[in-house]
Amino acid sequence: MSGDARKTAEGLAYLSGFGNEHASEAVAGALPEGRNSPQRAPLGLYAEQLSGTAFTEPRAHNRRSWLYRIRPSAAHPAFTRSGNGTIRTAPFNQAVPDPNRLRWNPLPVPGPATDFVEGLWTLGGNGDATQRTGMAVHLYHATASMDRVFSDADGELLIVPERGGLLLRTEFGLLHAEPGHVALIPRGVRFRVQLLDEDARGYVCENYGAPFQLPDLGPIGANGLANARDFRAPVAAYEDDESTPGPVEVVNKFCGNLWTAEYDHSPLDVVAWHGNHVPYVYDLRRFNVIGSISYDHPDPSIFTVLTSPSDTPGLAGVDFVVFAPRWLVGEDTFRPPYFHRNVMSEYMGLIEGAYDAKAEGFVPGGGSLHNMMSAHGPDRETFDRASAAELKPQRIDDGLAFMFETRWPVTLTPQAARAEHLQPGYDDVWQGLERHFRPLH
Ligand SMILES: O=C(O)Cc1cc(O)ccc1O
Ligand SMILES: [Fe+2]
Repeated sequence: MSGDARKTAEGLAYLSGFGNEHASEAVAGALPEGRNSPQRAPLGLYAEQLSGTAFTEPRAHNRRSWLYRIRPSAAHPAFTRSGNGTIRTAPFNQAVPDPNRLRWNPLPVPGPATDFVEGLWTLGGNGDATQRTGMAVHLYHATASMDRVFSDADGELLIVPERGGLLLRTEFGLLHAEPGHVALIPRGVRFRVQLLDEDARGYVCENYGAPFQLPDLGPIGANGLANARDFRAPVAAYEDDESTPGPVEVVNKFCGNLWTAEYDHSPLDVVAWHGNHVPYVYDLRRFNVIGSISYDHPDPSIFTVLTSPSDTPGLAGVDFVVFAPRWLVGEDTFRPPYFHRNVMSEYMGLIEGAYDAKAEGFVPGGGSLHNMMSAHGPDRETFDRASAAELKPQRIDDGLAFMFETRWPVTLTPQAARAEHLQPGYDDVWQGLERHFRPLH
């Protein structure tokens, strides 16, 4: 944490757009012209491709970047196993999948020198990281900046800060994420997390499946929801061992285990790059919320920010959905989320304020899990209030909630199933929903 880091974070330049073929050089002339891999790359740099999708995937889904770096990534010593801390990876098969509605308070406060990696705590997930399917839900609470560098071969990391700003130093350059923003680190991209405040807390969706993309808009048209131009990628920035000498510990998450190696230089040494396998940040308050202007509560798929498609059209491995400030104007409509049972599984978190389906107990930094087909919806207090509310236009602007909605049930880790911060008695929020049925005759 330092004032300088915050100044750096607030002054960052970005490249705008989603999925673009971006290009950036920190030193003029570092990017080769007209080819990716010239006989000798400019300025004595090494050319290296980083592939996020198979070489042969359709052009519309293909993700790769070319990096021009001081040393090739291949120049590293052997990795050796280190402890996994509180990070767990799919397949999640240590606990029995639980059909109950579950809710957690925020993570307990960690010790004083806990960095982002050590502060990661896995709640659960599904699929299999080695098969590149499914996802994991993690929470983090960090109290120190990372000296080491981390990369995740198992999936991309969608970071959802809830408390504390982050300066993400990545191979591609620097990103700034505050609560209310999300940051995405693509599979395999190395980065370190610097804290901009006392501590930092939030959520991470580790997506083992296809990279997140923007949802199709269908009849919505050419604009709306998360607009592509609001996604921001970094400009190239590099660490050079002549100014910041090694050694640097590099932690590599691979098929569920952490492996570590001591490099004699920083692997954040990319001087120029081009491509579309890039990290980015997005301000959730830029989300263009679309909803009903006649009647009924639309399904929350209308709030999809990013989707990781599966092989079945319309069926996401995981959707990232945001409940952003908006107006509710539905006539003769029960306006909060309805009662429902869903084949998809819903993990929800709260970044700020309150959520319109829950009067209390769902708190910032906490989370809830409504697994496949579990019955849920407004709690009793919300139901009673919304059933009697006068239906004038109402602005919902006191909260920012999100959902990771996934095609497979979320199986908990033992640490989540037995956590002290698991709330007892969550079922009670639906107690006392009285019988109102009065047959006419
Ligand atoms: O359960 C939830 O709170 C998430 C949700 C919100 C909504 O508006 C409709 C359906 C749904 O699952
Ligand atoms: Fe739901």
